[in-house]
Amino acid sequence: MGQNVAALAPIMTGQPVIPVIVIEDAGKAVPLARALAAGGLPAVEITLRTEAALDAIEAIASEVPEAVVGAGTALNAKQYEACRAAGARFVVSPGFTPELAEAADGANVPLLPGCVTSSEIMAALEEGYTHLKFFPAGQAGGVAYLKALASPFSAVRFCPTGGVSPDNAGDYLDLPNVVCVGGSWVAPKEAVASGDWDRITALAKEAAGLG
Ligand SMILES: O=C(O)C(=O)C[C@H](O)[C@H](O)COP(=O)(O)O
Repeated sequence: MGQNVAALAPIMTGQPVIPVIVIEDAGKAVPLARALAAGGLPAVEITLRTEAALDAIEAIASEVPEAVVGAGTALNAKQYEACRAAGARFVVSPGFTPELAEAADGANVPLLPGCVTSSEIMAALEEGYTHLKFFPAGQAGGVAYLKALASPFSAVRFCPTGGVSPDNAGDYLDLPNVVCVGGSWVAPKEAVASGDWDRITALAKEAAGLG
């Protein structure tokens, strides 16, 4: 019970960067996921910040077998269930609540919840969660803060997200308690809007070579 680490860990360790995507047009989802997978980033996080998100998740799940589609910005149990129903293979939340823990408990679609403070991490550990998002990474204290967490929480593995860029991703990935980072830079809004898939594949290739 608790977190489905067996399902989540391979996704997190499979690539150094998980693209965080804000998609306005679900019609762009399939070529976007293909472009990222072609560059070596099969796992993607589609944030529930737009109306198009659930349709985008559904389209990628059914049409892009080489991708591993995840959902992001899931704030409650209802949204977790909607992501699962749409075909998400993992679900990411910026924080963690008892309601989300209950919804995801023992489920085959793993939850990656966000934590920052020691007390939040301890509460997550009590629920059986060892793989956590660290959000908002840059604003919360960045590399130095995460490094300090490694001593008391040596078994916890993080995916820092928020303010991560090609310039600092390597510093995060060098930490022993970081397995991957999340970032929006691999799928710039204007490139998605104009359908510049070659640029996105090139950015994905660079990101896949980090760490
Ligand atoms: O919506 C969520 O649940 C998020 O995860 C927010 C993300 O962390 C940022 O959108 C990514 O941050 P940047 O890479 O700095 O653009």
